[in-house]
Amino acid sequence: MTESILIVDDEKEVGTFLHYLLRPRPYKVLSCTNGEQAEQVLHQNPLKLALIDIRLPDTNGLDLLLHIKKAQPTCKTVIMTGYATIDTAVEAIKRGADDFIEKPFAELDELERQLDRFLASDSGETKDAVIENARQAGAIIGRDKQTVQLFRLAQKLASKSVTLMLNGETGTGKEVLARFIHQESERSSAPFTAINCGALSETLLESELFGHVKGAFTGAHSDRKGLFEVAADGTLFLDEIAEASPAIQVKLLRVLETREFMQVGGEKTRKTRARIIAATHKNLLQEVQEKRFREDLYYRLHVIHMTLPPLRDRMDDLPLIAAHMMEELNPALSISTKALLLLQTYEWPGNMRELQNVLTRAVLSMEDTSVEVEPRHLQLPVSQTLNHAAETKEPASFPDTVKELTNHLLSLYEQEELPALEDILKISREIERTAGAAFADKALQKARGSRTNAASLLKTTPRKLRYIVHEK
Ligand SMILES: Nc1ncnc2c1ncn2[C@@H]1O[C@H](COP(=O)(O)OP(=O)(O)OP(=O)(O)O)[C@@H](O)[C@H]1O
Repeated sequence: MTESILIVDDEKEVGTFLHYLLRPRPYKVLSCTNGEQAEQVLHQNPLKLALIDIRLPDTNGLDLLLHIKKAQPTCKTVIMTGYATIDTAVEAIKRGADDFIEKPFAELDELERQLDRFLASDSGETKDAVIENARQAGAIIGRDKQTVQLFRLAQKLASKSVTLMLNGETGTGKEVLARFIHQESERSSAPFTAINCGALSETLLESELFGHVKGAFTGAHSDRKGLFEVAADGTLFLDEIAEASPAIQVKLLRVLETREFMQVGGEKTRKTRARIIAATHKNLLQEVQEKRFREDLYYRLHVIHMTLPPLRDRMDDLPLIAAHMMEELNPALSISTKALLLLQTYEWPGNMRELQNVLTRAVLSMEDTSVEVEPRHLQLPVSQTLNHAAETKEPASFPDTVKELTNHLLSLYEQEELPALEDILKISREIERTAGAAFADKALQKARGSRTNAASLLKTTPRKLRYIVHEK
């Protein structure tokens, strides 16, 4: 039986148009204007591709899509969306849709290319290709589900024109992800330009972004194009956007809304075609609440946002990531199991960047005769390793945590100069104090501040509890 392409859109013209466009392909094309008709078609025809409008008169496109996916898992499902519902389309991808296309359809050639891609690829291959391509862009991905999904989503968004917002702690790889998106987009042959909004003064940043005309300020000896103009066919990465001053934020909002801007000192309105990706390690919503960031700009940027997980939340991937980094640093060297174990007990506040730095330093400090990085080569701040293990909110089990801590303490034994026993005992007492205080705090929260009840929960006396809390 010939496979079919299903089009579901309450605007009849969309169905007719796509029908016309898809006619030369060797598929039966079926158009429906509501969910009920689509359900009937679904049960009578094997589907290769379903193109579904997000807003339907009798159901919502996302529900229909999930239904189709369940009934015919091999069918490619694509949401058709206008700008107003683009966040729902992205949500649809997170929940299993294969892609989305933007309405109104802008360029016919591009639309045909997209449709052919949907008809050609099979999803298994795409998944591996994403990981491989990410690696080429300098991102080691591993098996962490959240990260794999994030890069898959990023790849799908790469070909769209929408502005993207990347969140994540410092060093988690926001710029790496932005470069990957650029590499996967049709703009890849044009430059990727990054600018750190926190690193320049307001005047300099404004001139860098928007350009200036001759004589606009002291030192402006000639006209100069800004990055919004220079990066026209490429991608402009606005790093640390939370640091932009209120005046710059107003200008950025205008560019994002209208694509228009003016050079410093200029009078002519200019247009930009640059693809914009913004990033911050700050909690932007909190910045809005504390009136440091414009609410309208926040909402404009936040439509499609992606969050990179911190390294401590993907510790299972750490051995693989560390092995790849070592391969880049020196393929003749590797890491010992003990060293890996130590790396896995550390909190990694600086994330991937910090891991890279720690390994680079380790390799530099290795003796000529060593081929493996050992714990003695790793210079990690001891307090952060220990605190992490002692404060782990939900330890897998006590024996695991105790083993981890003991291993860590033993790893200190490998350092060139042995630590004094008194120092080791000091650390043990610190753990006792931290763990005791954490338990006391938890019990006090549960008992809503009543020391008597908290003490009874922990099977101790109120006096001892008070002592532990004050010891902290
Ligand atoms: N997935 C990854 N695989 C390998 N290396 C990575 C990965 N993510 C980040 N790195 C490395 O970590 C360092 C920091 O990455 P990047 O600059 O992208 O982080 P960031 O989140 O933009 O940091 P910041 O918030 O400080 O600007 C870079 O040297 C980068 O090569």
